[in-house]
Formats: sequence, structure tokens, C-alpha cells
Amino acid sequence: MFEKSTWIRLPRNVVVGHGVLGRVREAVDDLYLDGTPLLVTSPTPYELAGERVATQFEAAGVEPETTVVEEASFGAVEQVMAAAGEADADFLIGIGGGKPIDIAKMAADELDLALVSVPTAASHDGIVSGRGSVPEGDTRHSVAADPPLAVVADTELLSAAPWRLTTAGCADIISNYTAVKDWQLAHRLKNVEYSEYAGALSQMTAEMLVERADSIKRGLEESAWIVVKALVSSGVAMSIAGSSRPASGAEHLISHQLDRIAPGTALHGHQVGVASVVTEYLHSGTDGEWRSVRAALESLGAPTDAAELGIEDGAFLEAVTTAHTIRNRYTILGDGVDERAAREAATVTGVIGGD
Ligand SMILES: NC(=O)C1=CN([C@@H]2O[C@H](COP(=O)(O)OP(=O)(O)OC[C@H]3O[C@@H](n4cnc5c(N)ncnc54)[C@H](O)[C@@H]3O)[C@@H](O)[C@H]2O)C=CC1
Ligand SMILES: O=C(CO)COP(=O)(O)O
Ligand SMILES: [Zn+2]
Repeated sequence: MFEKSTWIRLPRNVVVGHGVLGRVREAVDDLYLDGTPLLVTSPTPYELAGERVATQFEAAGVEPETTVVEEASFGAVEQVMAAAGEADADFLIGIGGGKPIDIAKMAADELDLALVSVPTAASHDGIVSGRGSVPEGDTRHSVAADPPLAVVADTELLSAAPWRLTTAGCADIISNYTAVKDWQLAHRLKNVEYSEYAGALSQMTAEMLVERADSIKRGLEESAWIVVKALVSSGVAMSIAGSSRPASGAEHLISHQLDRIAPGTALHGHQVGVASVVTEYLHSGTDGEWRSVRAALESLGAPTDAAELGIEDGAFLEAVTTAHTIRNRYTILGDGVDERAAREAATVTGVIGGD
């Protein structure tokens, strides 16, 4: 008897384009949401976009509340839940980079409230995913949550953000190559469930982004358009999979370790990009595809080595050799990479040993 079932949660409305920040309230109306919104944001995004979103509701006679989160943590999720309770909020709007959107997503899920995602940076593929990524002690949780009901991505706002945020989003997408390889490996060796559709979508998203690298340039609003579409597509792959597997493998574990070893030094997307050069080498060896991964990062203006991340060689190696411990997710790191092997991989690929 065939008893398999799945439940794929996807956003209903994806609104992308020039000036769409001014249409957040319209997007909310289109979802038949009413009542008081709680805006969940971080300091810079609040100034850049939060106030403008609040004004749209005020003009319609609704007084939105705002809570500002400083970090991605379970404490911040609780802060948002408490703020939603105090404000008697009817739905949440996450405004900012990956951290406030993740926190808003998880709080909305806990409270059974709808969420609208308003990214202010094209820096990560969590803008529509049904996941929240949060560190806790020695581990890093990838928490299931309802995806946003709508995402409103204003290309004018995103292209005015510091360019490094956009190159971080590109690198988060490039890392899909190795994430999919890790997922396939875990499927072969550990019988982890694999979705051909999610794997193919994730990989194709990376390929299409790299093919369009020539159109992704600082100051070009079309760049934000191309990158956002890739971020949405990658987030949908995660929703289809019901896991972050299509977009998060060993390179993400290494990046999560870097967040602990060298907090606040480099952007998530940049870290996963550099780490994927090394994990691609571990997958396919000296003559393998690590050069293509590095070239793709370079063509999109993302860092390709530890020095560009601002991370010391020793710290990078520590992250590689300890990354397997932080999550029960089988990857090319297996049960751990020996220090000499890590050094060899990072040196051959030019990730460490630079100036
Ligand atoms: N849930 C998921 O599926 C995913 C979650 N993530 C998570 O997202 C986080 C990384 O996202 P980031 O955006 O890099 O972090 P972030 O939210 O800390 O933003 C990075 C910086 O950019 C600033 N910023 C945002 N918009 C700006 C603008 N328009 N102009 C100037 N500055 C602006 C922020 O204030 C912050 O200082 C990590 O915690 C990562 O684990 C990443 C990918 C997928
Ligand atoms: O960053 C991610 C995908 O780009 C997801 O990260 P997690 O695996 O920690 O949820
Ligand atoms: Zn990521």
C-alpha cells in the first residue's frame, strides 16, 4: 500500500520590483490580513524601511508596533513573542537581513500568526524559506517554521544596500552546488531522504545565477532582480525538501562554526561561499570542480579566501575540523576532517596561506 504523504508550504505572494516597498500594505490586504502588525526588524533596516512600512499602516488608521532585534537567538524569538503579546498583534512583518527575518519567522510560527517578509538586503536565501537558523550553545538549529505568506522585495532598496550584501546572497546561492552534493552523499551512505526536484531546483538556481554573472554589477538595479529571483528559488527548494538540505551542507556547518569562533567578522553568504571551495575539493579532489566554484565566486565579486573574510588561517582550519560536531547532518566532513587533511585542502585551493 502506498502511504507516503507530504505537505509543502510555500509563500502565496512574491512581490519583486522597483519601489514595491510602498506596496507592503497592499500585499497585506491581498492576503486578507487585518488588525495590528508587529514590525520585527534590526536597527539599520528599521531606519531604511521600517518607518516607511509603519507609515503605510498609519495612513490607513492602524497603529503598528515595532520591536528591534539585535541578534539571531532563541532569546530574540522570545522577545518578539512577548512584544506580539503586548501589542496584541494580528500578524508579523519581518524587515531586514537574514537575522530579523529568521526571528520573525520563528516567532510567527510559535504564535500561529501570519508573516510577511520584507528583505532589505539580497544577502541570504531565507527570505522565503520555511526554516529559521539559530545558534544555541555548541550547536546550530535549523528550525522548521511556516514560510512567509508574502515576500515584498524592493529592488530599488536592495540595490542601494552595500554591494557586499548582494555578493553575500550570490555566494549563498553558489554554495548550493556543494550542499546538493552533500545531500546526495548522505542519501547514498546514510539513506537520508533525497528529493530529486528540490536538488535539481537548487542546483539549477546556482547554474542560472553563474550564467548571468555578467549582469550582476554594483549600481545596476537589475542585479538585485536577478539575485532575488535566485534567493526565492533556493528558498522554495528548501520548502519542497522540508529541510535546508538543498541549500545547506558542510559549507554551512563550517560557516556556523566560524560564527562561533570569529563572531561578527564576515557575512553568512561570504563564509559559506569560501567554505564551499574547500568542501568541493573534499568531494572531487585536486582536478575536481573547486576551481569552478572559486571562479563563480570571483565572477560575482564574492570573497574566495579566508583573508578576504578577515578570518585567520588557524580559525578557518578550526572551523573545518570541528564543523561535523555541531549538527547531526551527514556531509563530506563525515565524522571529522583531520587537521592535516583540512590544511592540505585549504592550502591547495588557496583558501589559506595567502597574505
Ligand atoms: N532561514 C534560512 O533558510 C536562512 C537563514 N539564513 C540566516 O540569515 C543570517 C544571515 O543573513 P544576513 O542578511 O547576512 O545577516 P543580518 O540580518 O545580520 O544582516 C547583515 C547586516 O546587513 C545590514 N543591512 C541589512 N539591510 C541593509 C541595507 N539595506 N543597507 C545597509 N545595511 C543593511 C544589517 O543591519 C546587518 O548589519 C544568518 O543568521 C543565517 O543563518 C541564511 C540563509 C538561509
Ligand atoms: O543558510 C541556510 C541556507 O542558505 C540554511 O541554514 P541552516 O541549515 O542553518 O538552516
Ligand atoms: Zn545560507
